[in-house]
Amino acid sequence: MAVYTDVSDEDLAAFVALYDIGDTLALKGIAEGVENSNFLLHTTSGYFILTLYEKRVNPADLPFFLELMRHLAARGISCPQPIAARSGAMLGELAGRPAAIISFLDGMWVRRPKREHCAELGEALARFHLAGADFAGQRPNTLSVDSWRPLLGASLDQADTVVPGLAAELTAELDHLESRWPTGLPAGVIHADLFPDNVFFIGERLSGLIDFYFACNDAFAYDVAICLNAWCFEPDLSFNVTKARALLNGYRQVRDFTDAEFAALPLLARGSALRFLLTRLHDWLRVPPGALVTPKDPREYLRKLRFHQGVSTASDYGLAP
Ligand SMILES: Nc1ncnc2c1ncn2[C@@H]1O[C@H](COP(=O)(O)OP(=O)(O)OP(=O)(O)O)[C@@H](O)[C@H]1O
Ligand SMILES: N[C@@H](CCO)C(=O)O
Repeated sequence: MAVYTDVSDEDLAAFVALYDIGDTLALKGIAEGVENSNFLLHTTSGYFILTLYEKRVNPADLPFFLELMRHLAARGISCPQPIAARSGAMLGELAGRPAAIISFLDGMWVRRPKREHCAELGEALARFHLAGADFAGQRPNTLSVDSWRPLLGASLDQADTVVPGLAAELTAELDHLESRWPTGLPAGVIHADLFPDNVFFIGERLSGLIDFYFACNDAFAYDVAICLNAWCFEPDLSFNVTKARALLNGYRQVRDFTDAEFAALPLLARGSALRFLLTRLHDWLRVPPGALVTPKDPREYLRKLRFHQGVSTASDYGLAP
């Protein structure tokens, strides 16, 4: 359960009083997520999500994320909306953290995505990429290839306690990726964390996207690679080609996927696997005392990384250009 910061009743009442959302009836910590503290806020006006932004969020980036949510909704992408306080501010401070109230999005995330979900996801991802085209905000991907060596460095001396030989294996992988990382691919605003728990469905229909707190400017195909990793592996960590095809075909119904993007997919999938492996490893080794959080297992992403190391072209995934 991701609640790193507790909120006192007095502080909550003072915070909610800044908004036109009625009086608080209940506040419940949300039993999901690892990055920020999230609460379900029930007031006399309805349900909202209260988020306190934690360790990995740079407060200077928050206007980018919140403005992006507004921009996307204005272009027909279903996503939560920041609620402005009476002052007009979308951001405040609560319990010493930057904090925001956003609208509640109906739907559930799918624990075992099927081919149909992957197809819907591919379409929604492409729509998201197109909708971001005229977004004025800019934010570099602070978790791309340049950040991976320092991130690994912070866990290098303990990595072998998680998997023997991991420090050397990841150092070699990083050498490989740093010298080959593709540049010049079609780029724009990407979500960068579109895992199943950030995509809501009502039945088999996708009802909306959440959690834009890693969104940034980067290659669109990197976002596709993140989704291939997050959606197209089975619980036994075998790669499901049918789901991957459905995802890519769904995407291509909305936005062209160039030959260069197709050719770069295996490398981008390796990089994406390493990125999530490294953040998971970092957090696995540093669970804050007292935090209510279940850290995610870095070994899952080591298995995915090793799978991609055995792939040389996207056709080896069973995908066609
Ligand atoms: N706007 C919303 N409407 C409904 N539920 C929400 C909303 N935002 C968040 N949630 C719920 O809170 C959970 C955690 O939210 P979120 O994914 O934003 O947290 P996080 O800590 O950033 O997680 P992650 O580990 O995915 O980065 C979601 O899985 C969902 O159940
Ligand atoms: N989606 C990420 C956690 C949120 O950053 C992961 O599964 O590692």
